[in-house]
Amino acid sequence: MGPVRTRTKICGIARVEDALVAADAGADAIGLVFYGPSPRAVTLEQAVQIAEAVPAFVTLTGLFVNPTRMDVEQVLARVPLDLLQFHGDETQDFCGQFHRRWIKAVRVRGRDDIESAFVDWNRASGLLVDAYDPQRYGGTGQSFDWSVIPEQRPLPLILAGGLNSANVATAIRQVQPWGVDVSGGVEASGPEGTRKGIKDAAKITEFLSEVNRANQTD
Ligand SMILES: O=C(O)c1ccccc1NCC(=O)[C@H](O)[C@H](O)COP(=O)(O)O
Repeated sequence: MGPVRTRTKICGIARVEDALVAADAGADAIGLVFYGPSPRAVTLEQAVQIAEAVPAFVTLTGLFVNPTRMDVEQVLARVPLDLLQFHGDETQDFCGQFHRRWIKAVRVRGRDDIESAFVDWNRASGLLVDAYDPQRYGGTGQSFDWSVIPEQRPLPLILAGGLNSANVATAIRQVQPWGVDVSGGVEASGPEGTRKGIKDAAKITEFLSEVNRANQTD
């Protein structure tokens, strides 16, 4: 039996209007990418504007990939993040030094990756499981074999990777995660796939409606 309600995070937000759509549609959290190489990376100025616009009770999350301590501190000095999300090869001590709750993202090749992550990251506030891509740390739009996810979970499990409104209800019924995380699946369409960092309001609303539907039909 999973949580009574699946928590939701809309990730890779880069515009105030997308943050407000996500909040109005009921998202529990939004994610800002502080990783320069990402096409969804935000500047500090963008992040400050989004943070000022986000209403209470929506968890403002900052994503990092192998940052230095100063990188994170410089963001926190300007942007009031509620939660940190680490995607790289950081250590637990590194992640825990900022006086913020934090979660760890792991790229999953098989069940062992998740089971060892529950041990290695036992001080995290949650474990985000995402598709494995050797070249990219996250935001790939790819899903993975959910059947490798163990039922025993010492930490809240957040399912990510290739979710969209067509598959999220199935994912919730099958995996019973604490939360779900989406980025590419709610982005606007463009000539070469999705427009990274530009969300589609209708896709966000549909995604969150599907989560609600799955929760009601459990
Ligand atoms: O979005 C990025 O470009 C990114 C780059 C480096 C690390 C993490 C990144 N994003 C993380 C996420 O957006 C999500 O947590 C997750 O990977 C889901 O993405 P998607 O498969 O596109 O739904």
